[in-house]
Amino acid sequence: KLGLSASKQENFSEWYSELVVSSELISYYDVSGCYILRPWAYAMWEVVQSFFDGKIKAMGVQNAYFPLFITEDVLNTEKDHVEGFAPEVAWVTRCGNAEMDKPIAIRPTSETVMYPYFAQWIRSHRDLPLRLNQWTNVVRWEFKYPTPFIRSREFLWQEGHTAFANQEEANQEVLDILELYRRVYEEILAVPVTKGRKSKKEQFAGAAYTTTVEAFIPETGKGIQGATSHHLGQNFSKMFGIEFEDEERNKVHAWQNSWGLTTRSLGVMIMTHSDNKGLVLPPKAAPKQIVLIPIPNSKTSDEVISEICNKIDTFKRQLEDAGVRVVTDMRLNYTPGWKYNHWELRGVPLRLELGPKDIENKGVVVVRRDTGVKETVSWDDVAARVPQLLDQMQAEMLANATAKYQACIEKVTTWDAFMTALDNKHMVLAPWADEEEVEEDVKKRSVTPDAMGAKTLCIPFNQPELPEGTLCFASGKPAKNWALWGRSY
Ligand SMILES: O=C1CCCN[C@@H]1CCCn1cnc2cc(F)c(F)cc2c1=O
Ligand SMILES: [Mg+2]
Repeated sequence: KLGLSASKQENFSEWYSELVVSSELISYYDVSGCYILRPWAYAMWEVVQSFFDGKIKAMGVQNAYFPLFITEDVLNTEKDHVEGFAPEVAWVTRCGNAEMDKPIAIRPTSETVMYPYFAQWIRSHRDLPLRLNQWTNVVRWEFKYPTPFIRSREFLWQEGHTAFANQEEANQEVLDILELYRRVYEEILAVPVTKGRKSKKEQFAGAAYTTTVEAFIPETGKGIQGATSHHLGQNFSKMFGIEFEDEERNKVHAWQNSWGLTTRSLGVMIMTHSDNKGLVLPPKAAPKQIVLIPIPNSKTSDEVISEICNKIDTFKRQLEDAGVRVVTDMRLNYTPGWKYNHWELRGVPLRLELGPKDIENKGVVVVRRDTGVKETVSWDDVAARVPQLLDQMQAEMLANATAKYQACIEKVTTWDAFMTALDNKHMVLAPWADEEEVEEDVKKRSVTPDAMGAKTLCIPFNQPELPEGTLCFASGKPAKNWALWGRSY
């Protein structure tokens, strides 16, 4: 069948589920909430990994690998946080036919795995900063409705864990990493995000503060956390005894950060750009950026067909030399229309068509996947024009998504306007008292028969003016700052 049967506008969740399977990104798996990442999806994760990995290495972060398993005692070092998460911890209780005398947890995150060893390795200020990252999987036995990439019981991520001799360096790294997350979203995935701080209620309980990049899915009207960068203060170094001797030989607890980005980022990109014909991939994230398709017709002679195929090979070489990721589709037993549909479904950004009349005119036809716009390019210009077109597409896809994102933000100061904005499936920028009980109250009061309550997505770093005497939209108390609110994943 051509294209998808469900429509993004009419039935978003059906459209998304059909899309990720028919574009060969995902296969559903025997264990509920787990998915197979097929090569087309994994290649996108590798694009994100190679960008982020290169940047953190340039900052002096080193990759390492820590064990998957955590003993109960060690997991409970972080008791007061973990108990909130306890229902989602997966345990190994048996091997073979023998029950284990002590169950072993599968890592849901690695603080408790790593930090006892940080304590061993860090003795002197000369051992700092210690900056480690690992690219791994984690398991969280979520009970909320699973969604490919967005919410699964096992997912891939990177988790960075760093320790510094002073808070200033740690605070700076939090923001450096958050900027890298923004770049992953905006420069590679062409997805706009808002940088901000999480509220007391929404932050990681173990952190001193949590910063975040927040994305948004207009079709569902729900915000979604894109990635997170926490400053942990000395909370964990006191819990795990991570102390160092400073220059004056005083014993000081280290200042720590932790930060994470997951395969959810791919889901946000897919939801943002794809359409009813299938995936639409920003060139920077696309496993293949152009597909070269010969289009001989029934009257084309054998020697013209071989001319066409040789020319395709030439363009493949030229474009690869220009750093473009190329795929060719030489299956002459399939019609051009069938092949166009096949590659449109997979979201390849550009298609190059080469037929008999193109041989005569020494030209090719290049078609954009995002807009469908066609243009004729002469043979000598292909190697220069294609990279240009890809850059143009990348910029336009981000610009379009950003315009849509901004149009989904309503700035309000009253409760009624707040509720109207939520009913419009928008995010809401509103002045508030910045108190946990106000957030609890808003969550309860904004529940409707067919929609969950709203929470704060973040307190944007970029704050609008807050005139003296401005009141909290929900409590009437003096407003402290503007928060971005929304329903969320
Ligand atoms: O968010 C990050 C970035 C990467 C490193 N970790 C931090 C904090 C993770 C917060 N968190 C998040 N989820 C959890 C789920 C659990 F089952 C559990 F036992 C613990 C946690 C948990 O601590
Ligand atoms: Mg969670």
